[in-house]
Amino acid sequence: MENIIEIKNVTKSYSDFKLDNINIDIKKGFITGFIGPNGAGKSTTIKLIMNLIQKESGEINIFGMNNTKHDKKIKSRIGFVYDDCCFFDNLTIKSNEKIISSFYKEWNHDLFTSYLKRFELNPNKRIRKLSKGMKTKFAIAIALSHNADLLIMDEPTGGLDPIFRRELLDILYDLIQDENKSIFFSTHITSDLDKIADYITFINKGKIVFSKPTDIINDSYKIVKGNSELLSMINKDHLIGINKNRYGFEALTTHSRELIESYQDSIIVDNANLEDIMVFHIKK
Ligand SMILES: Nc1ncnc2c1ncn2[C@@H]1O[C@H](COP(=O)(O)OP(=O)(O)OP(=O)(O)O)[C@@H](O)[C@H]1O
Repeated sequence: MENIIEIKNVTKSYSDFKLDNINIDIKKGFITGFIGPNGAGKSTTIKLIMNLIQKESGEINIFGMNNTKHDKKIKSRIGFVYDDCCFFDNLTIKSNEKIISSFYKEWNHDLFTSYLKRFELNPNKRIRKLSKGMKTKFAIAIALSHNADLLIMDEPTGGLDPIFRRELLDILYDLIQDENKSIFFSTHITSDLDKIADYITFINKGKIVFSKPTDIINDSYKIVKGNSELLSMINKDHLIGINKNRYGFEALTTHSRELIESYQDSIIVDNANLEDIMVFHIKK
């Protein structure tokens, strides 16, 4: 399977944080969700991909090209949504379009206008007068209007109401039906990813915990529960982030089959969603 983004042995340090020799392959034709707690390194990774900050070591290839050497060529094919996006605050949406469209060969004015209507954005409104959610909608409309091959979004759903969030997920799902398009986005709303992501990359404290297909993650991670007696017998290496309570314990595991075999009736096994996986890993 072809990779649309390849991050190889990339390191970036700040005074109290290190993105530590990370490796990620993002697959072409799929939606990859990027999850991790606050300060894990998601935005830093995305900024490195977008060549907005400098790495200390390693290499990043996008569309098979080095991202620093082919910066312009690569960016013309990416729809990028992030919080501190650099729009012209004092100008209207319409005037912003005029300027921004000139950067993209494949700008589609009609499509942009249709997104403005769909997102209920008034083209005559100045950017600085938009609410946070409206600004995000505007950024999404821009990102979707130049036939980008790759959408990269840093927490696009953060300031959005649940109705529009669902609409955005539908738009992303429709977009990805074209196998030449790819989407990589970070979010704290893991239930959105349960709905649409094909792959999940999980980062914690500057290290990649895993980058895997969603169905494999769902298959391998389970929640196990039992009483304190069971906990005293179980091999703790098989448990991730043990949570003790007055009834016993619960923990995440990737060894549910062995545990069921060994402890049959005294262990309860439930499915784990992405939030469980994240929370138990962070506890660890
Ligand atoms: N310019 C900077 N100077 C110093 N430290 C920075 C800088 N940018 C980020 N950091 C630090 O790097 C770490 C990772 O930050 P980053 O923004 O990548 O996390 P994140 O996973 O996107 O978090 P969140 O979910 O809260 O947005 C944090 O400890 C942050 O303080």
